[in-house]
Amino acid sequence: MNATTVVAIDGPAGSGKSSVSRAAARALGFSYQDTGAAYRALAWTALDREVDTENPAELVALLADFPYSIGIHPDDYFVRVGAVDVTEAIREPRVTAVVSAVARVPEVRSFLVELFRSVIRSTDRPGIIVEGRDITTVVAPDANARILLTATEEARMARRSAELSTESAAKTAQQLSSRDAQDSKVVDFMNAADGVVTIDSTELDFDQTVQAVVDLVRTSD
Ligand SMILES: Nc1ncnc2c1ncn2[C@@H]1O[C@H](COP(=O)(O)OP(=O)(O)O)[C@@H](O)[C@H]1O
Ligand SMILES: Nc1ccn([C@@H]2O[C@H](COP(=O)(O)OP(=O)(O)O)[C@@H](O)[C@H]2O)c(=O)n1
Repeated sequence: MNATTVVAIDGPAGSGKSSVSRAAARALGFSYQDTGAAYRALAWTALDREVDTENPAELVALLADFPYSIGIHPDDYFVRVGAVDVTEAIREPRVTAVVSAVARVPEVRSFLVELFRSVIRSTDRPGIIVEGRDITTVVAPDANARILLTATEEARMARRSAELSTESAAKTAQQLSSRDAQDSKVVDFMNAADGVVTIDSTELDFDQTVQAVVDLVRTSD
């Protein structure tokens, strides 16, 4: 059986990781894993069970009963905790506000890294694109293609606020900037590690960005 082609894509908030990865996976006939959804689903679970998201021990205790599942077909994306579909809920500002606190707990990270790797192994398609913050460096450092997808903070803020109607642009910008600052204390996703190709989409439109990823995968396989 052919080995699965693994594509790792990291980058800051609003750089286009999820939407570009999903479209590129569709174009390549690959699966697609949004690893941020797992951190968000755990944060959602903590809020749902009224767990203190600033208490690492309480967060780690949630992992014993965290029935997380995610759709990895680009056209069948869903995020569930048990039977509850949380695909939309995990994007709510109340979840985004606490996800970085959840993501900085080492035991949470090591648990989810193993979960991400099991999802990679589970794909029945010839390849899988995995996107997040630490994919090129921790989850899949031996991936066939490793990409840092970035854009200027201004471009990322504009894109994120264009899709979040419930928050003011100023509030979205402040939240995005502070989350990047918190996240980069845990994982460096602003500088490409050795062997990682940087794609800066600031001057590219969506389709050009997708094409850049597809071209890179096709030349690296
Ligand atoms: N190159 C691009 N040009 C314009 N808009 C883009 C581009 N890449 C992504 N977007 C849009 O920016 C928004 C944020 O993209 P998303 O995939 O959610 O980013 P991330 O997952 O990195 O936070 C989405 O509405 C997406 O369609
Ligand atoms: N591989 C990953 C993916 C996400 N995360 C955390 O999860 C949060 C949400 O990730 P996301 O990819 O859904 O966020 P966006 O970049 O889509 O805004 C990030 O802000 C990080 O705190 C992480 O630590 N490691």
